[in-house]
Amino acid sequence: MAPAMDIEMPNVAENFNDHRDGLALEATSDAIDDAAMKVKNGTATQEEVDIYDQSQFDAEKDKTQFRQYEDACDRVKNFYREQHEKQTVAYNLKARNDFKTKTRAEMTIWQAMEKLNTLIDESDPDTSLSQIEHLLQAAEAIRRDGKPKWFQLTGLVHDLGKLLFFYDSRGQWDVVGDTFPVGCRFDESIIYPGTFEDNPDSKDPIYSDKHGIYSPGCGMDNIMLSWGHDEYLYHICREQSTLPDEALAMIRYHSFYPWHSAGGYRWMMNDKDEKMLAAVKAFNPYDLYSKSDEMPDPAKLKGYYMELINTYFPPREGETERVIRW
Ligand SMILES: O[C@H]1[C@H](O)[C@@H](O)[C@H](O)[C@@H](O)[C@H]1O
Ligand SMILES: [Fe+2]
Ligand SMILES: [Fe+2]
Repeated sequence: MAPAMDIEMPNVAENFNDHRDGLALEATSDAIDDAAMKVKNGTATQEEVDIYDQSQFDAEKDKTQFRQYEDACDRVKNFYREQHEKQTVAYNLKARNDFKTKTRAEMTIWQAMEKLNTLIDESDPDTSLSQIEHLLQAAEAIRRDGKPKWFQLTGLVHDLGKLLFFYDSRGQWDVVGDTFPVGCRFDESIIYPGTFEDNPDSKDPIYSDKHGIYSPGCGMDNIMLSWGHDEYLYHICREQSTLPDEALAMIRYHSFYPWHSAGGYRWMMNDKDEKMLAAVKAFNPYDLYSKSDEMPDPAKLKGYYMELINTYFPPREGETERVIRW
């Protein structure tokens, strides 16, 4: 069955030339955004892709201490019970509609990071640090490993979608936590798979079918992933940054553990998704295992990261820093 709804996720990769690191930025226009605002993405160079394999993040670290959901505290378990009950197709359509029909706030990337300072993520068994610290830890780990600048910046911004919590959310359940597709059967690869019983979609004859409203090989650009910080930030970066497709995939799929780590949902992938999976897998260790690194000092690091921010979120005329429409 073909995807039943248009969720507007065109594949921009084929259409655009590589633009990064001194290569020409090709101008484009967009009916919705003003011409100066619209920027576009391309795929990473082969050389950059090769770098994925060249270093292994923190081989010394005991990785078994992370994501221990069976031993997690009630805060985490209750979070997922609520999320798994409430993430329905109907809710996801509504959330996307709300997203498209308004701008929630206007602020720069750094201001957004500072605003997240007060948010403690209830779904996370591995850190109770504020989000600005987590973002800097991830970015610093990527930088230490000599990854490309866009990769470092992706580490810095990847969780900024959690800003949603302060605007349009109904709690944390539609902002944080792992993601999974809606519109097809909830897979065993999702953590706490037994907690979907109270989700009405699990009893729906179509949505409870293995492929549901999708068809095998339809490509993940056509899949509706549970609404939250990944989907939200992905749309913002696709429109307002020059980050390459790999970075956009890292952002959109970083919480899709059932897919990138547990091996579920492979039936929906197309060729592009195979490439993107490699990027997401390269990103994941920096997100997860940097949580036990030492606490970064935002004031000391700001100068370095401001340069990266200005490269991939270029200021418009009259701005010293890009003001993002959130
Ligand atoms: O608890 C965490 C946290 O919310 C992360 O930001 C998200 O990306 C992970 O998937 C999730 O497990
Ligand atoms: Fe995240
Ligand atoms: Fe993260």
